[in-house]
Amino acid sequence: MSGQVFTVERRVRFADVDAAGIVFFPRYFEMLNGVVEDWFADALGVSFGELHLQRHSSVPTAAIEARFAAPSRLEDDLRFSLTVTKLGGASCGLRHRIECGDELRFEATQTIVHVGASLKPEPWPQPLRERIAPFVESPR
Ligand SMILES: CC(C)(COP(=O)(O)OP(=O)(O)OC[C@H]1O[C@@H](n2cnc3c(N)ncnc32)[C@H](O)[C@@H]1OP(=O)(O)O)[C@@H](O)C(=O)NCCC(=O)NCCSC(=O)c1ccc(O)cc1
Repeated sequence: MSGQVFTVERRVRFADVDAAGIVFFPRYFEMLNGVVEDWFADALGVSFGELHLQRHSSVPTAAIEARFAAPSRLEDDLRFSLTVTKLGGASCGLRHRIECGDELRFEATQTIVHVGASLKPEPWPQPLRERIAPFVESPR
């Protein structure tokens, strides 16, 4: 896989784990949304605040498929990576991986869709499209 990779590191917090001492599975989805939020702000140049509150746009998830490969525990240092599998007209396919050291903990593919104030799909604005494009995976 080539193309740019967006990475974020995050420690597993007390509020992330359940009574079994491992990350409760919905928490991974909240963490993924945090990664997408950071990607928009830090790499695409539009914070979620600006996107939602000023542009009245948003990027709801249309589909997500996840695999929980190994448990994560309190104070594990997780590394999140995001790449783009496909940049469509209004959609964008994302690939997420979460690793701890060399161990894969979680992976997912997610489709987000750019929508306007009416919550109907709208084509990606050209400046955003240009910022997303470098993250598209190219064939090996
Ligand atoms: C996502 C939708 C707006 C898409 O509208 P539809 O009318 O179904 O889409 P269309 O058929 O016109 O297709 C539009 C594009 O989406 C793609 N699409 C639509 N559905 C799918 C699925 N299931 N898989 C893959 N791609 C899809 C489709 O291929 C089109 O791609 P392009 O050709 O690249 O443009 C609508 O299905 C919807 O509102 N679904 C519910 C969304 C939802 O509630 N998600 C969960 C919570 S949202 C959330 O957490 C959030 C996070 C961050 C935010 O900024 C906002 C919200």
